[in-house]
Amino acid sequence: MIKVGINGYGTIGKRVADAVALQPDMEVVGVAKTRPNFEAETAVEKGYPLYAAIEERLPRFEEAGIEVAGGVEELVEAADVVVDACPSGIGAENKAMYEAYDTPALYQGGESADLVDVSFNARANYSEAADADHVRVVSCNTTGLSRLLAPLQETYGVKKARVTLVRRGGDPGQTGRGPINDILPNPVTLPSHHGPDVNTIFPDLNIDTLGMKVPATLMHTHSVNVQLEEVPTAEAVRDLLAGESRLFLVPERFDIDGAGKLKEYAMDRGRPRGDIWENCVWEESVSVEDDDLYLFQAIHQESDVVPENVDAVRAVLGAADADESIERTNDALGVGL
Ligand SMILES: NC(=O)C1=CN([C@@H]2O[C@H](COP(=O)(O)OP(=O)(O)OC[C@H]3O[C@@H](n4cnc5c(N)ncnc54)[C@H](OP(=O)(O)O)[C@@H]3O)[C@@H](O)[C@H]2O)C=CC1
Ligand SMILES: O=C(OP(=O)(O)O)[C@H](O)COP(=O)(O)O
Repeated sequence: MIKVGINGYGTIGKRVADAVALQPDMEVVGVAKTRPNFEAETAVEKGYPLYAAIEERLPRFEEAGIEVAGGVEELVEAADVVVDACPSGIGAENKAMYEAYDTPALYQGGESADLVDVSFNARANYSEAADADHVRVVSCNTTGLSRLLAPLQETYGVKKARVTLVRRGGDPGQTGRGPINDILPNPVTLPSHHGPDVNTIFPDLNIDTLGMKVPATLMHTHSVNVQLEEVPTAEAVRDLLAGESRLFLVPERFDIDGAGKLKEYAMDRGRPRGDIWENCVWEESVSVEDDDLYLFQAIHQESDVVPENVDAVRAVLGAADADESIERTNDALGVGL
């Protein structure tokens, strides 16, 4: 069994912990947090050993009556690999600790690409993470773009991709974020970080990205235009995308018009926390005009990187090849809507 430690048990970390616990070849050796809040209590109830991410705060957990297994360094020592799901920038501060214990670390998209040996997406570049000590699972939006662009690039060739990302203002639990009554170009200058981030996975791909932020919490939405080298029919593109295990082509007959109904569908399907691990591509939006492909896709920011983190665990340890790992992860989680 691969021993996985999770440092940072918030939006991403708690989902990764639950996904790891479902894998037949992995176990959660512990999770780390800084505060004894509701998530700390839930972690203990789920049976995950809880470690104090800031060791001096250990007494706070004891005062709150929450059992703590130790300080985070003990977790790092006990783990075969650590998933760092701390807030942006904290992963960089933690790097020296992972190196001191010779424990490979997986970081999240809020960290800089320069921090790591490899930026990772299971569909696009799984094998590049083999034996790496520091790997970054790219951000939710970059993950969504990589999953979409990989089959298009392989099958037709991409001349140029242009994407406008309409980003949610914050996650549902992030009550202090916004905007609450505005639409913001964000960033106002080109490119948003997503284009350069896609290039950490596909170095030669020609891509421009623009970002906006809107008063929504449920999902991000991408307006995508990809100019292709070879021109397929829209039907052929739909078939290609339908064959990808982490792309969900939203059928017209479902009458799903946005993120609200997508989340409702996920909850109806019994998804934990209403999570949607797949890109949601509106089937009837897939259109080809001359050599331009157009489509809309929605990305569930809280969960699309979760299967990618699970695959990255196997990738760094050489525990499976890409196809085996993706299939194992998908089966254990129930990926596929
Ligand atoms: N949320 C999203 O939509 C997505 C986020 N990401 C990326 O994932 C990473 C984590 O984001 P997210 O899960 O949203 O963040 P959260 O704020 O939800 O969770 C962060 C967790 O890290 C803990 N933490 C805080 N400070 C420290 C510290 N100094 N040492 C160790 N742990 C600490 C927090 O514990 P406590 O609460 O106890 O302080 C909390 O458990 C970021 O890089 C982000 O960019 C990637 C894709 C999507
Ligand atoms: O990885 C994410 O988005 P991103 O791909 O736009 O960086 C997450 O939704 C976090 O975004 P945030 O930096 O707005 O919290």
